[in-house]
Amino acid sequence: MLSSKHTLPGSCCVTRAKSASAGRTCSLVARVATNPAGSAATRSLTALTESAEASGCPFTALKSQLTRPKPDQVQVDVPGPAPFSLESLGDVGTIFFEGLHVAMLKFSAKYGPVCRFANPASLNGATSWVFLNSPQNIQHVCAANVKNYTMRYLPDIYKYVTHEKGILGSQGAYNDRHRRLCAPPFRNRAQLERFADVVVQRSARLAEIWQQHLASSSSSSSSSSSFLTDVATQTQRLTLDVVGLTAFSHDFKQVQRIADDLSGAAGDSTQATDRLLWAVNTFGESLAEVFITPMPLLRAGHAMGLPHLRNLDEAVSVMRGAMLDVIQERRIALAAGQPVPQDLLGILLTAADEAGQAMTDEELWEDVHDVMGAGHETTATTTAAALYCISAHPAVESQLMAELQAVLGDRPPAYADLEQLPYLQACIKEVMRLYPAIPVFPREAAADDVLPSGHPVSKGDVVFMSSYALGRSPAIWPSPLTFDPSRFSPAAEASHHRFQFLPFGAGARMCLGASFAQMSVSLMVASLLQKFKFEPVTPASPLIPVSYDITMNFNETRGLHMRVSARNEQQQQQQQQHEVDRQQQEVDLQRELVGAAITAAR
Ligand code: HEM
Repeated sequence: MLSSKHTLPGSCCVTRAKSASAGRTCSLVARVATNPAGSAATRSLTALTESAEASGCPFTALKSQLTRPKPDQVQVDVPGPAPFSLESLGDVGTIFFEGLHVAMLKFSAKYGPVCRFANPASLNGATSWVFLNSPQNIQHVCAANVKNYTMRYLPDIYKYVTHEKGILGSQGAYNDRHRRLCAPPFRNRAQLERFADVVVQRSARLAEIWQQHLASSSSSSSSSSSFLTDVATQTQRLTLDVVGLTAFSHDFKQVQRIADDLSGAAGDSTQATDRLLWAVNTFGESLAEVFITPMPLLRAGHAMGLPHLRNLDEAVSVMRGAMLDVIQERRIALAAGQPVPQDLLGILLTAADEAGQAMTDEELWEDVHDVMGAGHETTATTTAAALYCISAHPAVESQLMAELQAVLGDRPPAYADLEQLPYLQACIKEVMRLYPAIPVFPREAAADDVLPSGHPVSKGDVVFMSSYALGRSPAIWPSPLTFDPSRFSPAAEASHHRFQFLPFGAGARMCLGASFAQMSVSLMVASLLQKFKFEPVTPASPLIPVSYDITMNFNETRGLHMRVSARNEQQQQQQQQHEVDRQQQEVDLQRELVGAAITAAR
């Protein structure tokens, strides 16, 4: 079976150039542009969405249309290895063994910001693969000529798993309609404020469990009260609960299980700790193993009961069972005329198509699964990576803690606080620059085209863009591997190209939950840092060795292990230590003075 840790999954987007939303996007962009010092919230929570939504802005589109080369104007040969050459074998090996995201970074160093690989076998339908790593060309694909690139490249595995339904696995009008149905709850300010409360409350529950664990471990041992844990598993449980509660008003009760994780009754993120967590993790891992396997082989593998496909089928059936129960409960409540929440599930259940036909359970399940799948793991790994990076850089941590203390004091954060927390937003963006949860977003070219660099793209080419390669490119970021949130200070950001930082993708299939995700990660990180101190243990390097199945994971280090202690207690301990050190220095000084006096007297 053909695996690829590389290949992108899904990507999404909400930005068709519908005139109404285009106008809104434009006015928002204009507001930020004319008010660079303006609301940090406006900048932080909407800037990414806006930049990628530039496809919806008629002025941006017009400008780019006017300035881009016409097909008959410029034609530059696209660099890349010759088909069947030793070089192409080596390059394809890099993709398979190191992942497409790493390969794209290497290709941009080797061939420049555009390169093409012929796909003589037309594997999974693509005529050639074109790799882009320049903001200007990406702007062309995701904004100026977005109409030519509305289709996500979807290998056959999507047909196998989703039957071309859902948001991630569908194309064209079906995708358009389901994006329009699913996006609003994650973008509307009033909804986001409500969701923020859920994020903060569930984070507080997690904090309570950790505090209880600290209290019980300090009473049972004389050693200092801290514990070692895989923070990534805990944030995954937290975000599963958050997505369940916000999108479906359903409590998966994952945070409750953290007490088991801590007492050793459950394992780490790489083990089957319980069915739902097992299913969501196995789904991503198994899907990646067969990601570019063509349909005939998938069917044969299924018939032969190949382990990856068996696991994949089982994971789907566990998740499907859990969600169909939730859907069924809601249908019964609706039929009985009971009051039901107006959440995503409510919107989907009452939606009807042009013929007045409601969605089938199958259609509902696919949408719900995509939101749950695309929404929880990405947010969880980003949160865990943020806690790790901030804690591994004491100067960053001090500056952030000072900001949190100044704005929040000891109270929990809320949605409205985010605009007062620019350094927190900068830290989260810096984490996503180095560790984008989804590293690659591909599109299929509907017609021949020419990029701003003069390189041609042919109909049927698959154009790959990578937030990972962009984020680590030395041509774009000085010292790209250094964690430095000041890159995202409002002043520094003003000089960025709008398409150089794209953790949520861009264009026609951009992430549906970008604002929701940024808000959730920020609030979870702030809530946990206020109460706890994290000391990174594994890995022991400032750079996290991440890998990707469908989204980012920490399998190489079997999770992100950190020592957690209560921040107040930690602060007290540090203050006590400072006091001891100060007293010791005084004693040493006295001794020195007495010694000097004795010497002088002699
Ligand atoms: C830190 C968190 C997240 C990151 C980094 C992230 C990133 C991405 C990226 C890169 C894509 C592909 C974009 C493209 O092709 O241009 C995507 C697609 C998608 N995301 Fe997110 N995402 C996150 C959280 C969420 C959340 C919270 C939700 C839902 C509430 C969500 C829902 C989706 C959906 C449904 C798609 C597929 C859209 C389509 O194919 O049309 N994501 N995401």
